[in-house]
Amino acid sequence: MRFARDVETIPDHYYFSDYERHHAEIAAFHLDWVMGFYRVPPTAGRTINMTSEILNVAERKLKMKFYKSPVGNLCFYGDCEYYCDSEHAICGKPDLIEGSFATFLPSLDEADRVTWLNPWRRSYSKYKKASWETNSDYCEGVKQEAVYKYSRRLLELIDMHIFDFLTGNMDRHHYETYKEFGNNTFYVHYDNGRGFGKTKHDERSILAPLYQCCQISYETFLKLVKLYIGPQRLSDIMRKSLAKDSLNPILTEPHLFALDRRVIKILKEVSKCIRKGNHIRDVIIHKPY
Ligand SMILES: Nc1ncnc2c1ncn2[C@@H]1O[C@H](COP(=O)(O)OP(=O)(O)OP(=O)(O)O)[C@@H](O)[C@H]1O
Ligand SMILES: [Mn+2]
Repeated sequence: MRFARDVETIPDHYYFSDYERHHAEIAAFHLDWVMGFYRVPPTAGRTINMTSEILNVAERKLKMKFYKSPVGNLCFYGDCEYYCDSEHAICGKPDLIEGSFATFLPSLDEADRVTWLNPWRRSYSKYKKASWETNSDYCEGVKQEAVYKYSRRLLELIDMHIFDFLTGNMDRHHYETYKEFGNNTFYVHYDNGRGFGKTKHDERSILAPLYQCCQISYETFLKLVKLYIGPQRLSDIMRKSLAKDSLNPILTEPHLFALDRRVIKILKEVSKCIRKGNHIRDVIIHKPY
């Protein structure tokens, strides 16, 4: 945890310098679960004691990164290329801190994963645009790629972007699959900490794969329609699900409200695809198994 639940993304920060939020990781797991995607490893919040649960059991290298702040709080930072310095340290009060904790995935020896570049990843540069941002025929190229010829893979990718649009996460540079299951399989997505940063803004470009390919899986479409019609809104279902987390409330009401607004916006994109002249059969597609 770095910030309180109601702290929003700094407007002058690009998505790649946005701080990660522990409540976003927890909320992403619940959203993935209630949407029935089942791709995010179970993630829960809890308060930890940094002294007994990290410092006292850490290896020397990590121990070296711990220090006391001027006001006596225990702080530490990581060992990495960017932002791993005392200006970006995590500090407890005095050594208690909230965090998000994900179920540890099986080791790569037991269950190897394949890492895939997201074709709709952003440029990660302040000066460059990604090719999907300037080429409206981008999807045609992706469809020619060997793996996306499996129609399930493209539909899964569009689901992933629908999920990221709901959370507002622009940082999906990669995703993974389990090697054992071959190429025509489901995705795993961890690293959801950059969602839920803005309550009043909906980043339409996250839906680029949906509006450029004009495809959505039938199951996902049905779920969204159901949430739109009610009686239960996505915000209601999420509020109830998140209540099971020990750090509840996880999402502020404005974040929950934003989810309902985004459900409508996704359906509007589907509607635009059909109004443009695409046949419903080519837009709303059953995922092949
Ligand atoms: N639930 C998990 N179980 C096992 N390993 C995990 C889990 N979540 C993340 N990892 C491992 O930790 C690495 C870093 O995690 P994550 O991508 O969330 O952090 P990050 O700092 O945002 O990384 P990046 O800079 O690559 O975006 C992952 O590449 C993965 O190898
Ligand atoms: Mn990341």
